[in-house]
Amino acid sequence: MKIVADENMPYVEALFTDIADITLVNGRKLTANQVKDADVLLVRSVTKVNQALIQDATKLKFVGSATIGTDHIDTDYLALRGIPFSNAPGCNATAVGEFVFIALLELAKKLQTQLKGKTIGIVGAGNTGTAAAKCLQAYGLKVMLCDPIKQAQGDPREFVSLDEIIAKADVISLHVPITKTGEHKTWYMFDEHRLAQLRPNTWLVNCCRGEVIDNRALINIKQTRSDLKLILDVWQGEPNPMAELVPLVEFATPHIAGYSLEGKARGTFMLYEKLCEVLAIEANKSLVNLLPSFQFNQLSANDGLSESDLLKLCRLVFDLRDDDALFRQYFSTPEGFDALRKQHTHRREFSALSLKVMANDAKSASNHCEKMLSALGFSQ
Ligand SMILES: NC(=O)C1=CN([C@@H]2O[C@H](COP(=O)(O)OP(=O)(O)OC[C@H]3O[C@@H](n4cnc5c(N)ncnc54)[C@H](O)[C@@H]3O)[C@@H](O)[C@H]2O)C=CC1
Ligand SMILES: O=C(O)C(=O)[C@H](O)COP(=O)(O)O
Repeated sequence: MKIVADENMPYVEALFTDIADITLVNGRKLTANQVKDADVLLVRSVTKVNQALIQDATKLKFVGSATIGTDHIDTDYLALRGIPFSNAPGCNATAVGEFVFIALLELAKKLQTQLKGKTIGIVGAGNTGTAAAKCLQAYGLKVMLCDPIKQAQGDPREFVSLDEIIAKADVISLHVPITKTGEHKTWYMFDEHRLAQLRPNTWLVNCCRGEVIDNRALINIKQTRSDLKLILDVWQGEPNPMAELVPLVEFATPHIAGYSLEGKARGTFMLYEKLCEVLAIEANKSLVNLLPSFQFNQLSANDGLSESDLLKLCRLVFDLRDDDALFRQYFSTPEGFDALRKQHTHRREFSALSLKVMANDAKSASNHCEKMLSALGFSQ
C-alpha cells in the first residue's frame, strides 16, 4: 500500500510506517502524476484536492487533511468517487486560541497600554473562536460572540449580531470558514463598507482565512485610519500577501496561528485513527508518546502576576515577535511565505508548562492567579 503525504505533516513516519510505504511530497506543488498510484493521500491546506489532481488515482481509498478548514478539498468530487475523506476538526483550536491571546498581550505591550478591561468580539464561535474566548475570559475580559448559524441551531450561549460587535467591541477576532455563497457567506465579510464602520482604536485580528477581509480595502482605510491596529496571520492571495499591507500591520505572521506542536501532532493523529477505521485495522499508537518533553518542565510563579509578567510567561511557549520579524524580512522573497511556514519553530501549548504559584499570603493559597493560569490551560 502507498501513502502520499505532505512533507510538512509531522509524525507521518512514526504513525504510518507499519501500515504502508510513505512518499513525502511538496504539498503546494503536488502533481497528478505523483498521486496516480497512491492508495492514501494525506494533505495540508496548501493542496487543492480536486478532479484534476486525483482523476487518475484509481486505487485511492482515503483522503485526509490534517486541518480544520476544508476549502481546498472538492468534497463533492470525492463523494462522487466514493472515496472516504476526513479533516481534523478541532486539532489546532487550542493553538489558535492561545495565539490570539498572546498576540493581544503583545499588541497591548507594543502600544504601551493594557489588554485588561477591553471588550472582545469573536466572529465565528466554533472550535477556534471558542478556544480564543476561553483564554480571554480566563483573563477576565468581556467576550461577545457572533455566530448566527450556531445561534439558529440553538446553541445555548448568548450571541450578538456582527453590527453589535462592530459598534461595541474594542477588539474583533475572526474565526469563520471561508464561504463564497449563502446567507452567511464570509468572503469579504469585512469589505470597504464594514471596515469604514470600525470604531476608533479598534484592534482587528484575522487568523482564519485572508479573504474574509478585503485586503485592498484594508490598505486604503489604513492610509487615513492609523488608529486601527491589525494582527494578521492570514492574507488574501497566499502565498503572496499584498506587499503594501505588511508595513501597516502591527503583528504579521505566515499562517501559523494553528502551528503548535500539539496541534500539528493532533491533526496527523486524527487522520491515523480515521485511516485505521477505514482499513478496519487496530490503531495501536498513542499521541502522548509522540510529543517531546518541553525544555521548561516546571516553573514557579509568584502570586499577583502583572500583565507584563503574564506576557513573559506566555513568551516561554511562543514568542510571536520572532515570527513577525522573520515574516517582514522574508515574506516577499521567492517561496519565502512557504519557507517561513515550513521552518516555523514549533511552539508548544500552555499545557506543556507546569506552573506552581507561590502565594504571597499563606491564606490565599488557592488564589486568583492560580485559577487564572489553570483556566488559561497551564498545567499545575
Ligand atoms: N490560521 C490558522 O492557522 C488556522 C486557520 N483556521 C481557519 O479558521 C476557520 C475556523 O476554524 P474553526 O473554528 O475550527 O471552525 P468551526 O467550523 O469549528 O467554526 C467556525 C464557526 O464559524 C461560524 N460561521 C460561519 N459563517 C459565519 C458568519 N457569516 N458569521 C459568523 N459566524 C459564522 C460557524 O457557524 C462555525 O460555528 C477554519 O475554517 C480555517 O479556515 C483554522 C485553524 C488554524
Ligand atoms: O487547520 C486549518 O484550517 C489551517 O488553516 C491550518 O492551520 C493550516 O495549516 P497548513 O495545513 O497549511 O499547514
